Amino acid sequence: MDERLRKALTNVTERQSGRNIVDAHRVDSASVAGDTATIVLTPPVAGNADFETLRPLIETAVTAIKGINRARVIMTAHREQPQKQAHAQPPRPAAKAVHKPARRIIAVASGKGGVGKSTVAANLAVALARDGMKVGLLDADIYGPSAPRLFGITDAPGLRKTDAGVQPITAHGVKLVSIGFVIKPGAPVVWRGPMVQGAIRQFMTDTDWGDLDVLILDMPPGTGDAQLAIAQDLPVDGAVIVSTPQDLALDDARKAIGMFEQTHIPILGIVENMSSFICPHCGGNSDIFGHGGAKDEAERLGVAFLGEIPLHPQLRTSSDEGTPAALGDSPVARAFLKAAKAALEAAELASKPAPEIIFG
Ligand SMILES: Nc1ncnc2c1ncn2[C@@H]1O[C@H](COP(=O)(O)OP(=O)(O)OP(=O)(O)O)[C@@H](O)[C@H]1O
Repeated sequence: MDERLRKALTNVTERQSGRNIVDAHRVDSASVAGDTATIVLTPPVAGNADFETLRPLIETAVTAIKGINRARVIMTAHREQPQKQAHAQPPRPAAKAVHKPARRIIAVASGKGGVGKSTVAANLAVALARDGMKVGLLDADIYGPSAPRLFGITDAPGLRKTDAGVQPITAHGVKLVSIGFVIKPGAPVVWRGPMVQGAIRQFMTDTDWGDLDVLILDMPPGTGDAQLAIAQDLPVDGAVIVSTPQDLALDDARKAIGMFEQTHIPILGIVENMSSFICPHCGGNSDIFGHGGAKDEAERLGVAFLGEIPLHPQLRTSSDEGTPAALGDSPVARAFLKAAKAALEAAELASKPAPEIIFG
């Protein structure tokens, strides 16, 4: 834990125990990125959290530190047993408590909406399924679920629960769970952060996924508290960041990378979407949003570049029709397969334990 934060947080007292939140083992992690501090709290062992009372106290204490202008205070849904030493905690304690339904879990994220994150997530899933993997997709974009549309199941009767758990809906070889199967299309989902986190956790643990090789997690766009809490809460092996080539989108992609690094989740690589425009009439290429920005950025940041997906009107129409482009045999389908395989390989590598060095 950052020492300055630790010191500031010892001035915040929780009502329930009368102790400061550090000594009461309420601080799960506290870190600083730029001028923003992120403090993750665990709920108390018993009784209701006085979270809403603590939040402003923590914000005041932390932003009093020179150089820190913003504080994000998040509470995990899960309570670990109190640690002996607050500063000797593992980086992602809550995530370990969640049952992992797949050998590998890959989060697909973006720094902002509209860059094609869900399109890429769906197509990576379909590409891997076509390649013989057992694949699931959890649509965690709870505020704007797109899996029903992308997989062409907008009139699904809703999710059924049996003794084995929530039954996912299978389309194009992918087992799907989405809030979009539960609520009416277009209905607003007005949930607060911890509720979203709880719902996604429930989807992950209560679904009868069977024996999956890969679970793709379509994250909500952005890098706010909800995204951070989800990343922190689930046993994710690594993250794929989707970006368009413009500078502004790349700024946001950098933020998304920072968020995952903060939660110690490996970045598997960047996918550049809407890379160049392929004219459906003449087949010619034009770089409307620029080209190669994500590749350069990946190099600068030292993360892998997983591939580029062109901007193609057919990609939008096939998405709207519920037949993902990865199903075909086009250059776009091949690009998705290449990116999917590279991401999975990176996830395998990231999950390998570091070799043990034995000193003789
Ligand atoms: N490479 C592409 N070529 C053409 N259209 C695309 C491409 N990628 C995505 N689109 C279209 O752009 C729109 C936004 O895509 P998508 O919903 O996947 O974005 P998103 O980043 O998940 O957005 P949000 O998270 O805000 O829902 C959709 O209409 C989709 O069909």
